[in-house]
Amino acid sequence: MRIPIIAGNWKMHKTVAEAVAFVNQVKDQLPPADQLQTALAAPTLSLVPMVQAAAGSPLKVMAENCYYQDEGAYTGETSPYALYQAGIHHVILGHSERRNYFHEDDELINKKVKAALRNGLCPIVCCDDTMARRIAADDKIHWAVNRILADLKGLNEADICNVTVAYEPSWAIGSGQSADSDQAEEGCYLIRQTINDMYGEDVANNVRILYGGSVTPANARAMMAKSDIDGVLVGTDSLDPRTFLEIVNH
Ligand SMILES: O=C(CO)COP(=O)(O)O
Repeated sequence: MRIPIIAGNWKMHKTVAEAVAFVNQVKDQLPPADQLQTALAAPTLSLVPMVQAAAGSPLKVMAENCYYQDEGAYTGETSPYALYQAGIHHVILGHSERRNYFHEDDELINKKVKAALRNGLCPIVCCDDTMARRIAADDKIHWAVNRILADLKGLNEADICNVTVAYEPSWAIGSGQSADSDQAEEGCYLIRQTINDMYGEDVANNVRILYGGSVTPANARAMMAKSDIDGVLVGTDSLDPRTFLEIVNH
């Protein structure tokens, strides 16, 4: 049984004080984690105070990125080992903003995924899909499938069971133009088929696949109702506690 997830991705928003206030506002209004998991990814500076504020509640606190080495002379990077030791057990990797603005490629993301897993972190691996490719090639999410093959390369079966994948078409991110629920389902379905081809049916049936891109309280229910969509990764509409709770209570 795949437990659905609603995860916020705050990106580079909120001060530490704002982040802690948000957690305190929502933490007693969340469903039990065996029914619906709730998580927030936040800037590194806010993670430890958020974990402390969320203690005893179902809310999980996630990092938005980490490096692929556990420690060393890598100025400005965040260690996956240190994240785990600080009580942060989930990390988003390969977000399209990391790929586009910080030039992360599939090879680097694959190393980060392995480093996260080696340290006990569960990665949410994002793969995107550009409008240009949709229009030009009419191969809709072929691109995303290639991403998944490259980003998950070399993982064993035990590893892959700790991975969540997020299908996030670039054109839907921050644009207010969500994929419709059929397009989102098609993306998630094809990613599941790819995992099926790589690891077999049992594994594919256990891996959670999320949709992300302009998710709102108005479209969350339709997304979550699709059989291959196990949850949503929410940017803009996770920034306000009331809107986040509306999505959680879709
Ligand atoms: O990038 C996203 C989640 O990771 C989506 O952002 P928006 O919900 O703002 O489109």
